[in-house]
Amino acid sequence: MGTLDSITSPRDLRALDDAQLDGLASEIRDFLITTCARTGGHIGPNLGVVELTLAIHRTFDSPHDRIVFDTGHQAYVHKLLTGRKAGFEKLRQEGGVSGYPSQGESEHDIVENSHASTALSYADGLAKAFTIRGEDRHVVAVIGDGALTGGMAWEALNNIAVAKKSRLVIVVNDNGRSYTPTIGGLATALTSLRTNPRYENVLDMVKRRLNAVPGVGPAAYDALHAMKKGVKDALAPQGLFEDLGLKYVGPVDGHDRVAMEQMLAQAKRFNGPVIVHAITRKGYGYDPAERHEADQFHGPGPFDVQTGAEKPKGPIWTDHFSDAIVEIGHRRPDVVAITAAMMHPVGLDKFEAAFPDRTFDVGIAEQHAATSAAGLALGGLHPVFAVYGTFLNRAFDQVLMDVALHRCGVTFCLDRSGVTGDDGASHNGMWDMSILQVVPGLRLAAPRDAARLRELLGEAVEVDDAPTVIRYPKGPPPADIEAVGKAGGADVLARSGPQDVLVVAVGSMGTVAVDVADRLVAQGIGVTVVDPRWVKPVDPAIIDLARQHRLVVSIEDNGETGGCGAVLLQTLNAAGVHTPFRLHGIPQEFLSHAKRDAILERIGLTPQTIARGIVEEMTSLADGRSPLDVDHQAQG
Ligand SMILES: Cc1ncc(C[n+]2csc(CCOP(=O)(O)OP(=O)(O)O)c2C)c(N)n1
Ligand SMILES: CC(=O)[C@@H](O)[C@H](O)COP(=O)(O)O
Ligand SMILES: [Mg+2]
Repeated sequence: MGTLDSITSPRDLRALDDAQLDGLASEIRDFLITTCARTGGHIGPNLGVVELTLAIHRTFDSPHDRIVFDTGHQAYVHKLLTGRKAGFEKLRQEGGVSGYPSQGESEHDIVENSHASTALSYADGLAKAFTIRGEDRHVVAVIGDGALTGGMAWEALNNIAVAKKSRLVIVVNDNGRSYTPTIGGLATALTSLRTNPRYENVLDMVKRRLNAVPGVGPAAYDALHAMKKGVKDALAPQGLFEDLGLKYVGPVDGHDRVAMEQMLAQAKRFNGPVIVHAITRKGYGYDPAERHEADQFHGPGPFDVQTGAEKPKGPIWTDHFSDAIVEIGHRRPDVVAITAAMMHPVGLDKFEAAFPDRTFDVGIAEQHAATSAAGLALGGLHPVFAVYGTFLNRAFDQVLMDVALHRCGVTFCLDRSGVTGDDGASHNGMWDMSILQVVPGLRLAAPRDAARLRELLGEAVEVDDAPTVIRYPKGPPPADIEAVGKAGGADVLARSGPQDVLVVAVGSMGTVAVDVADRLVAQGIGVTVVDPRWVKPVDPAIIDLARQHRLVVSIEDNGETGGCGAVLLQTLNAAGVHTPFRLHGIPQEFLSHAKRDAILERIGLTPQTIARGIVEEMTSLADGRSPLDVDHQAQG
């Protein structure tokens, strides 16, 4: 049994000596590597914070002192030091620990949201609350250099800089990368801090020299040190944070636990907001990760421990987008691409390689990305902003008022839409087809397969007077599903028997709907399956089809409230079409982490469950019983 197994609370760390702590750090590293090799996960970020997290937990007293992790993907070490080693058996799977902090897992966890750049705002609020309540508690916020490129972080710093009573220690975990090297002026400023012979170093040198002068030396040093501000300005230029009025200590080697503890203790004594600038390396201590140029093992799937080679996987939706956008880039010199610090994850790396001057990585700054896209469109170009669906949420106002109000031809490509699973509630892309429904003029498409992704993307970039959105899920697409007919702009995917049931299959649910149709036909029920392709605005042909059938069923990989089904029902009612209607979507709740398929099974977005429900409805229709509970009518 190693030391790690003996750690049930961070307080146990205080009894360990340096040798035991160094051994524990190695043990944690080995455990993380072997675990993530099996399960996949954020191995790179977590290998980079082993010593830093040990130092934090030895200096502060969690949960009395609160520790907030920005984005939270780098909290595995924190979880191991707070008694959750066993849960890593099923990391990011049902029954195992979440890949992010989780209040339900531990009293040591507080922020669960995986959206970056929020930690400093939480910490500002927490610290103010403790001050007002007269509680002698510190707040420690760990924020990466990538997350610092998000606007919210600077909104928070602007406030923290004047919150002089806040006992807030901000640990900037500066490994120089998001996935790829962090971009922009902030990164440059951090680099200059990182590489500057800082005030402390120079002061140490002066101290050594003066103290070597018998008699006058020490007194001179004390006088010099007393002129701290002047000395600081003279010896080292003001840094980014100090210009804001924030106390700054560092930079410190984040892998030197002893040095980290010294800096954190100094920061703790300050009893006001203070920044500790830690320099770390993503993947530290695991050569395949440190050498992994693409993203230093930010979040790989399962991999071989010896070589670091990831288990091969087939093409995913992202790969098809990646090829399609490059084809468009060749024929449309006005098309430019934007990512928010996720060039490879969203599939823009090939476009960047082909068109480096037409590709923009704006950092973790989705709001800026959306409005900058509006600027690009107003400047005569057609921007394509590729982003995970859940992360577009924070740019809703920019989509609404900066893009749509000005009728800008911007195309948003929402990857990881629908249930993503592994990364928990704040990563499921289940919101976009609800929130974007209210944007006047915006057109929204959901491809059912790779062929339709290419088609719809091609159609979207032809629209230059309104925002267009293409949304597709995580993982591999199904085999292409060819249409058997057309209904307006919609594709008819199946048509059999009398017009009993109309199944409206949105995007990736096309493959589910075709399976449902087979099951219904086997039970003698007539069915038509239609894929709208463009779900916003509602295609009039679908209203006509609804008129002709006895039951309408919509299926979508989006929240039920305000989604495509709800809007279709509302549109049908407004058109005087009152065909019985059954809506299938994601329950409007925060879904805990599990694999995508396991969640789809649990929430009933499977052919078996949907078909069974339709048969029951058709039976009640045949019996003349009230065809449907009207709950979904109310959701219109
Ligand atoms: C709003 C938002 N956009 C994008 C992401 C995806 N994302 C997860 S981690 C990460 C990089 C974070 O970089 P940094 O803060 O430096 O942390 P590190 O991984 O280097 O520890 C990104 C872009 C996110 N979590 N939230
Ligand atoms: C922490 C974060 O937001 C991302 O790294 C997220 O884990 C992306 O996961 P996938 O790219 O595997 O969908
Ligand atoms: Mg970083």
